[in-house]
Amino acid sequence: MNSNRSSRLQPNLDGLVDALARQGWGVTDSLVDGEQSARLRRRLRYRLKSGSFRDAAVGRAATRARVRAVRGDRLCWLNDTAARGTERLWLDQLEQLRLALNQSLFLGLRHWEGHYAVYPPGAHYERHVDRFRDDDARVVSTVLYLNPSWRAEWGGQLRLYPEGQAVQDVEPAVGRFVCFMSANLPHEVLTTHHERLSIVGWFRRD
Ligand SMILES: O=C(O)CCC(=O)C(=O)O
Ligand SMILES: [Fe+2]
Repeated sequence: MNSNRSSRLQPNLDGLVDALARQGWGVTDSLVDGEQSARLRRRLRYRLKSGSFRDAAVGRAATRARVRAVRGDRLCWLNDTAARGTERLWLDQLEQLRLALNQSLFLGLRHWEGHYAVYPPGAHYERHVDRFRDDDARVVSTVLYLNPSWRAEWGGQLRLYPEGQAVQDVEPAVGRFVCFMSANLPHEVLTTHHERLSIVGWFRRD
């Protein structure tokens, strides 16, 4: 069990770290296997059923209609101290990545915060950057996708707009992990035609 656990914590982080340094974003399918994705998906479903999800927010004064026009996801925050089992494993993997990023890129990342996200059919998240004007603590954004057998016709791609590079569309395929610099990489979630499941988060420097 222990060796299995530690081997799962040693994926090819170098490629991801290099990509982030070189182009400001990186994608890998080898961080999380099918079994772990399925376990995380079950946790998400359990939390959804138990009523732990809330509508996402945008600005403090935004009306519900305005929020829907900007982003249609519902979310449930992951609580570090309460995390057990598969959620604990996921947080441990993110911790390995945090250390690797700090070691290679000197980003000074202190911790990760994040939430499960569900986009119901018809939902999207319009183009934005993840760093708030009044809060610059978010440094690296992370997304892990949890839907099995995603189909291209369902839409729901993450569209990245890296400066000086071609626009990149990332399919939300199961177990796929994306990370990018929070401060300066505009991105959007294209309208999804199928319920879209993920864990979104940010490495912070505060
Ligand atoms: O789910 C995604 O692909 C990205 C979500 C996102 O941009 C966000 O929650 O800030
Ligand atoms: Fe975002």
